[in-house]
Amino acid sequence: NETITIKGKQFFILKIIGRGGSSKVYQVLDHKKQLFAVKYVDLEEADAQTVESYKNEIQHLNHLQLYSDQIIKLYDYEITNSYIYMLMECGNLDLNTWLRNRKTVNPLDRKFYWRNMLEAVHTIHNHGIIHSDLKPANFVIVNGSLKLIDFGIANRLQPDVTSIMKDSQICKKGDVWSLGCILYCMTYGKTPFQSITNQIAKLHAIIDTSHPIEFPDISEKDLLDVLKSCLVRNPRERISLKELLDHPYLHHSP
Ligand SMILES: CN1CCC(Oc2ccc(-c3[nH]nc4cccc(OCC5CCCCC5)c34)cc2)CC1
Repeated sequence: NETITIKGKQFFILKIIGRGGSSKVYQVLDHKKQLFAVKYVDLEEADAQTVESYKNEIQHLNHLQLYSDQIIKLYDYEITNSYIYMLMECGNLDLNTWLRNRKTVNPLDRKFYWRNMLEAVHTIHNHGIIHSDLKPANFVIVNGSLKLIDFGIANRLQPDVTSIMKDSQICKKGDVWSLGCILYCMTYGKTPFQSITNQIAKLHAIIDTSHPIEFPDISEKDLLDVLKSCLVRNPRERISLKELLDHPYLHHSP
């Protein structure tokens, strides 16, 4: 059976968890039979900007360990000119798979996972990181709570916006919209524009302020208010992450 050595420690590959362009994620065991996830990135074909983006992501992930339990644990990493190994905490299931496998979501699970997502994104925002590509696959269920597994920095397609120093308060609202879409999915079992199959028509609907998003009535009025406040098209009018953390939905029983 294949093994991986990181900083002189040997790990036994159990299975591959996922694969991307030049990256693979393995489920591994150490000599004490402790379970880990190892992310391997092949840097042979990577250009300097890509390598830099991975180093940037690792530095932030390493630093943010201290600030929140809702950020995946990074135990160690090894970077050479040809590869990166990241030794990380292993979850049971990513949120995307979890959502696909179930028709309805238990209101308590939904509220708990929402709290975890808000805390994780609040943590990266407080350190000047805007994910801008949040989706269920960025979260993993570890012992019943959600953890953010990446910050959307590595291999970002569009160049880093910090150089243009856009108004970060407005850009942070983009992550609030994404979180709102995830919560919408956990509430109604579909994303806000899923019923529009034509991609162009879907894009027009997303940006068209006169296209109303449907919010079928539900018993949890606080949840309905959170959804309507996140899915406001004008970022200036959209609720902030701070306000979401103080919202009655998180503090009042259903
Ligand atoms: C379809 N099947 C997949 C395996 C398993 O789900 C996961 C288990 C562990 C994990 C994970 N833990 N720590 C992780 C640390 C980094 C990355 C991680 O995943 C990356 C990528 C894997 C594919 C799905 C999106 C996330 C990590 C993640 C999915 C069961 C469902």
